[in-house]
Amino acid sequence: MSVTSADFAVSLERVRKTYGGDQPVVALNDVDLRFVRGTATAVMGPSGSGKSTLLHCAAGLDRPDAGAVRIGPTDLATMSEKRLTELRRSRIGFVFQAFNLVGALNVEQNILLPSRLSGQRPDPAWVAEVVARVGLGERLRHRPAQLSGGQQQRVAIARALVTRPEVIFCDEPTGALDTRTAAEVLALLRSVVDQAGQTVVMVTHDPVAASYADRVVVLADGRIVQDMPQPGAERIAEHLAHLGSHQAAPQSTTQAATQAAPQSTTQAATQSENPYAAPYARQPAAPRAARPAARQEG
Ligand SMILES: Nc1ncnc2c1ncn2[C@@H]1O[C@H](COP(=O)(O)OP(=O)(O)OP(=O)(O)O)[C@@H](O)[C@H]1O
Repeated sequence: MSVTSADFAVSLERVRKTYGGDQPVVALNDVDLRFVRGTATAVMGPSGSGKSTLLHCAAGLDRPDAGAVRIGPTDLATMSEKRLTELRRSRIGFVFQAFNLVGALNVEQNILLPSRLSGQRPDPAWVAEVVARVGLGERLRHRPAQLSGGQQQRVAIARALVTRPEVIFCDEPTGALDTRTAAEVLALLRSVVDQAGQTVVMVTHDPVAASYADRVVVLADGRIVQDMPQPGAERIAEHLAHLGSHQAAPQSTTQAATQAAPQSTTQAATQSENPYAAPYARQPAAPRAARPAARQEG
């Protein structure tokens, strides 16, 4: 069966983004990329290859210098900032490494925040289903600081789901989690795709996290250099290693497993003080302390 433009949740056509200054950097170099509805795609590549810029342009957080970005059929270039903000709130979900929960609000209030911001009254049955799906029914009155990192990320995923967005963009969603918790969060994102038919686009440095996706796209110097259907963690790691000894080599999962301990809940809670409005502005690069170790393939 052939794929038509109606099957694309997000499309980038010849997208170019240059950061100015005396020595301009071409962060995205005429990138063509389409994300099919109901699939998960991992975006990988060395540090500085353009992953975050791609995510920000695709999600309407940043405007490209040239080319077109569409969410479904909607061309983002034609939209005013106000309409773009509305689109982000109603049609896009965000999940970030640092969770970006509002510390002063409890779990339920955090989950309902995007709907409140966009003036919608979410269907209570759907909210209950989302809460059950992420397994937070017992925690609705807790504040983020009273939750573990994995629980906080599940709140962020529930918050992203509640408006039934067309696409969920994730930036290193497991970067602050230990291996086991990361696996749970990835399984949850997988179920969001398999059971709810959502589209997930996830930037990650971790081949194991990427192996949960249906497709892995690799960037280098602002261009797509690999586009692989379901490659598996080992093949992903091989491709990344090949990307060039002259570039900062990505961590192997084995290295990662023996490195920095996962962030404590306290650290995570401190990060979570960011208002949910934060995703609407470009974020500074967050620390990438811990990566999940290799999942047993079988
Ligand atoms: N606001 C900015 N001003 C100037 N240059 C920028 C800006 N943001 C990104 N860049 C540059 O654009 C290029 C791509 O950056 P980007 O953050 O998209 O890479 P990345 O692959 O996400 O990197 P990392 O994995 O380290 O987060 C880099 O060379 C970076 O230095």
